[in-house]
Amino acid sequence: MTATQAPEAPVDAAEDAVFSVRDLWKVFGPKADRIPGSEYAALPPAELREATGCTAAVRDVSFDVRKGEVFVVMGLSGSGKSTLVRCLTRLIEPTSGTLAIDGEDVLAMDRARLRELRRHRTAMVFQHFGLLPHRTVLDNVAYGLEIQGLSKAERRSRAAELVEKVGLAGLEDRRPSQLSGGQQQRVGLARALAVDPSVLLFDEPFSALDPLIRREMQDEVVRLHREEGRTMVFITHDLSEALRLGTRIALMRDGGIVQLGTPEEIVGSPADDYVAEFVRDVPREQVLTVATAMRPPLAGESERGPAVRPDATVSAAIEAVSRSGDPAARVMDGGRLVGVVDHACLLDVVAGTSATDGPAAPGTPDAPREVTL
Ligand SMILES: Nc1ncnc2c1ncn2[C@@H]1O[C@H](COP(=O)(O)OP(=O)(O)OP(=O)(O)O)[C@@H](O)[C@H]1O
Repeated sequence: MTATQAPEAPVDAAEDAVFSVRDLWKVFGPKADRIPGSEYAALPPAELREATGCTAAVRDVSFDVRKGEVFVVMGLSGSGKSTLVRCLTRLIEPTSGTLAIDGEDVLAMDRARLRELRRHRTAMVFQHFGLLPHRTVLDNVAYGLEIQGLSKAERRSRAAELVEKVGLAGLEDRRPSQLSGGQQQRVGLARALAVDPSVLLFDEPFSALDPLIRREMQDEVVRLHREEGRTMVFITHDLSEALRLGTRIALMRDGGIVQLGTPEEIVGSPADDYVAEFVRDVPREQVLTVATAMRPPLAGESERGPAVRPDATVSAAIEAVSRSGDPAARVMDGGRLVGVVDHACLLDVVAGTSATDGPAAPGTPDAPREVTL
């Protein structure tokens, strides 16, 4: 496809969008390109397969990945997560729709431009580390820089910096087989960071690790994200991982996105019964913020009670109230009293009886509700 034939990149993309995806489909099977927009498009998966022999792995999906966020793609096995993320760099060719990175139409890219997209602008971290077994840790990390054409001295010095950054200093000369699973994943992470990509793509990177190491690696991602603010797209089927890491979460089912929102929106205002069931066992007080639970202050309430920020979790407010012995906490935003959370507000959240889908309160992170697709 040439640049002149390609569909335009989305014009309604968010200003800070790194990826903009609109009406994206990936259909596997015979005459796949006839499915989007046809009478078959709305059929449930089994009926679509029965009628056409096709599988819609990604079904009419639209979203932006914003600069600096951790965008989590979550869903059960077979929901379309990997296919969707592989479409972003055309490792899998989309069937239809539009797709842009930093405003540039990805579907119009020629081979050379695509190579540059995959090697320099994005980097992928996989579950099966994909390390080169005969190379040392340092050389594995330097590998991405080799294909970028940096000199040997530059490669080694940059690689050494990254090995240190992911906590592997001292292990530079080991081979992958001499490392634990968590350490191998750190090498994979350092190798991806080495090319300084605008977006890091993670495909279930930690699902083969045991729970403690997995938690450690999640902390590592949180730390790296905090330090560097790099944009990340993270696939997982694990809800607690999604809630820990995600700035926003796209919850997929049968190729479509059933809800896209912050962890608080997903847990506090599930879009439908499917999402509600998915998040049923999540301790709400650890995800929902005080901004969602608070009520307006009454006369005289401005003086008493511990101060909490609107973005504190309800769980933190419960702790503050119970320590102070006061009947309520004051919600302070930049020195201003914006609300109060008393025992009833806090218990409502724990019991799941709070109305969390009212208008976003001042100070709520990411205040406007995200599109529910
Ligand atoms: N090459 C292919 N040919 C036909 N169908 C495919 C192909 N790749 C994926 N699919 C189907 O597309 C759907 C989505 O698959 P995908 O691997 O994207 O899901 P996933 O959510 O990443 O699953 P998992 O968590 O198990 O990796 C599944 O029904 C799968 O069987």
